[in-house]
Amino acid sequence: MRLVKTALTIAGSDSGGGAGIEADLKTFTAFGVHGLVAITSVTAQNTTSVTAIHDIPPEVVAEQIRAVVEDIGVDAAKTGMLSNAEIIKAVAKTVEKYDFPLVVDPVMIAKSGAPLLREDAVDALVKYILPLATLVTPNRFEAEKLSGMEIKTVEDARRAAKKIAEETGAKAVIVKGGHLSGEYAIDVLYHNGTFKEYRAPKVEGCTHGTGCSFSAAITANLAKGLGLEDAIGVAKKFITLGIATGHRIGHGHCPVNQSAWIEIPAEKWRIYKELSEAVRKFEEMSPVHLIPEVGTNFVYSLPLPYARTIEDVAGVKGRIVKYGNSVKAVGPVEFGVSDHLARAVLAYMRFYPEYRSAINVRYSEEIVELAKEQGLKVSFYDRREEPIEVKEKEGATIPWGIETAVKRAKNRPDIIYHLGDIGKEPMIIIFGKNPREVLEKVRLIL
Ligand SMILES: Cc1ncc(COP(=O)(O)OP(=O)(O)O)c(N)n1
Ligand SMILES: Cc1nc(C(=O)O)sc1CCOP(=O)(O)O
Repeated sequence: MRLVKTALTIAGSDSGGGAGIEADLKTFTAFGVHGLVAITSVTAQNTTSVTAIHDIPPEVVAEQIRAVVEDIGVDAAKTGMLSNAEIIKAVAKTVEKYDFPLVVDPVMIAKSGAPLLREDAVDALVKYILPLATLVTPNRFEAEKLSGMEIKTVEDARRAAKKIAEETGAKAVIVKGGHLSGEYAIDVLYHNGTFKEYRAPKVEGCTHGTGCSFSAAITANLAKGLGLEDAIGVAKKFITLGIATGHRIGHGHCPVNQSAWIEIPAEKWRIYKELSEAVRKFEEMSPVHLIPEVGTNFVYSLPLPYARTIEDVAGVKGRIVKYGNSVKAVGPVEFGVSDHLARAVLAYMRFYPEYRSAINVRYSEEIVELAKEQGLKVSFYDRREEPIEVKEKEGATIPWGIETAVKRAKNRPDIIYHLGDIGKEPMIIIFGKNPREVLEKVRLIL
């Protein structure tokens, strides 16, 4: 029995690795599905343009499909760039022999504007491929082409989805709403005679390969046995995260980040383990005299580009407090439980991305002097110098303070302190690449 599920992509290659089979394979991997490929066309492509297209002979495309289906087996498949009518016919003729679910991303034009489907091949796509589709995933412009309607609103998208399904015989159609105006990306699914909407806030980020990755995510989840509506729900979350966390590479449309889906949970687990261990060691050190009145927190952030808000920073719930002659963490390590220190580390990471951990300790002149004697670099900020517009903005003081202290220092400061204000205790923050490095600096002071 085969334990791993398999998904096949019948699509073109994007040498920039942002769209096409490259995006599909990364997406399959993110869902733990073994990816198979039938390459239709090789494109020379980057984030700005497509500079060459070399189509694979139709019989070779068909043979790639046959080879993997008959040996390995396919649990679900998708099509992407099919390029020309001959490839379309060869794919249809081959795929119709098998009974796996087929997701059709009717790729027509690259984000950079280059045509990826010959004008005279649109009819072949409608005639031969769409009737075989479990789901068709057009964006606004593809849906306009397939339905012959102008789509400006969600209501138009609903009518277009129904029209495409009824006219082509596709079992379901989802018209994606990323190109419609409004603050939400609303995708409209027409399936079994009913409509369902999938919405997510439109996020700033990287969009090259969104269509490929979204349809690949649906395919992977169909391969894993999810129902169509649930598979789309997971894919919507996946693509929203991938856009928001895309790596800023190239000079044009940067690509979606498919690995965020698995990298973030894996990083979170590593952070939880490392920080929990460091907190335990800090308790063992019993540094009672280092604990300020408000308590100590000890934080560790996700790396960039995943560190976006305080929810992405782990800390100690309830902080670390004095307990007789010892110190004790009140609660466990969790994400989103630190406010002050999380803001501090996020601000620091804007200058020094590798420095993702910090602890706050009681301020005293002696501690600052000791730190300097031990060779640690020290800087500070003065809350009385805080501009009024920063003061009025919720949560802006600490980022402003860290930025001020970093810019004041000649070299990267290990420690930043402030002398407090009315109702605000003075504080020292010690930064390090990871909790272990922070603890080493605490030991130097001890
Ligand atoms: C080889 C290849 N296939 C598909 C595309 C389309 O990708 P993109 O331009 O990012 O558009 P969406 O997939 O996001 O709708 C491509 N560029 N290259
Ligand atoms: C209350 C407080 N103020 C700090 C400062 O640097 O001014 S550090 C600190 C304690 C840690 O807070 P949290 O648990 O919100 O990270």
